[in-house]
Amino acid sequence: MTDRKPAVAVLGAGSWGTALASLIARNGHPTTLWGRNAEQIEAIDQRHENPRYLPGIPLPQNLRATTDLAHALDGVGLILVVVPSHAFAETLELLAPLRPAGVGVSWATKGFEPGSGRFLHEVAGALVGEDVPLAVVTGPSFAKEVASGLPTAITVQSDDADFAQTVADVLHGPTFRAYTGTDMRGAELGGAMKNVLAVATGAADGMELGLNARTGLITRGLNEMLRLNQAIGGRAETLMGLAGLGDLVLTCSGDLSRNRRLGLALGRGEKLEDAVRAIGQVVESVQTADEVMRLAERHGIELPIASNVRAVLHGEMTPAEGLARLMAREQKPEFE
Ligand SMILES: NC(=O)C1=CN([C@@H]2O[C@H](COP(=O)(O)OP(=O)(O)OC[C@H]3O[C@@H](n4cnc5c(N)ncnc54)[C@H](OP(=O)(O)O)[C@@H]3O)[C@@H](O)[C@H]2O)C=CC1
Ligand SMILES: O=C(CO)COP(=O)(O)O
Repeated sequence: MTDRKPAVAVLGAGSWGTALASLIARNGHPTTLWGRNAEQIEAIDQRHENPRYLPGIPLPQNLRATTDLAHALDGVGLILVVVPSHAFAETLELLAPLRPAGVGVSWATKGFEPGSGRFLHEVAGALVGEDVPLAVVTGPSFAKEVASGLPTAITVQSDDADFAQTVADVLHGPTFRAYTGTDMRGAELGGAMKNVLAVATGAADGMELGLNARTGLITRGLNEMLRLNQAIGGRAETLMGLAGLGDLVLTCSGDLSRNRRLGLALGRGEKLEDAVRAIGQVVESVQTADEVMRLAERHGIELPIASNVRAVLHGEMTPAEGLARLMAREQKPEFE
């Protein structure tokens, strides 16, 4: 019997992958961060800093970093994927033949597979095998705050309750609470939709429409999340928790959010391409808005806020026109 903590490979060396790898290393797990940029990886491994994505935040000395995926996965007890949604399938394809037998796969990516609209647990199941334990890590968590050791609460959801607990145990620590549950669909829907809704509140704030407008959009946005969640078979309580309401409030109101900042820029009249370039990091809503609307249309669910965000992102209307359309909708009961 040994009480040695399992080694963990974190795949994706952007802001969130680096922050989670740092947390896990601080929790005492042998941790290796895999990324594709040799210069950044060397800085993380040798200088204990990610100058591109988390400048000025010291990383633990025991965190290793590599560009060699086979090396990162050698002997690990857990894999955590933290690449953007557009790179999720390609990363799963790379890891599938290198995954040590019996090792489960978790991810902290938010969004759907662009183009197909598949949920990420569907992509993962198809690429690594339906019998492999899978889990999603999600909730209100800005990378910069986690990397700085500020208090945070998230949730780990898996069909396999034991695996959810294993992943939560690796993450949980003095400043990081990891809850567990068994609703991957609801959790993934919440994490994806809040990014789209944050563009709406950002745009309203960029137009200086006030706090009533922001809060109205958050609350009616939650209603859109709940209605689509019911249609796809997620649990309502998941969306009323960290994976839904919690992340929605954080992303819609916190200026660290890249999706909110995109909305702010659009609301001030800036162009989409310029805003995304200035943010300089992944802005998941740009692709997720299309996939959310495709999903909603497939289920016959009307999502007025999300559909207006999608139209604004495609240049089909201005944020002012989008807001005017929302205000002009027919009067109706709050809950139907
Ligand atoms: N940042 C946050 O606070 C949080 C983020 N998330 C989610 O985590 C996911 C990752 O986001 P985040 O880390 O913030 O994004 P960042 O923009 O900070 O970093 C993206 C990282 O992904 C890498 N990458 C892009 N494409 C590939 C690829 N094909 N193969 C390997 N690596 C690739 C980039 O490498 P390169 O530099 O070489 O381009 C970069 O290291 C997103 O789904 C996001 O929604 C979830 C919760 C919190
Ligand atoms: O998912 C996040 C916080 O929970 C990060 O949000 P952004 O991607 O909008 O920065």
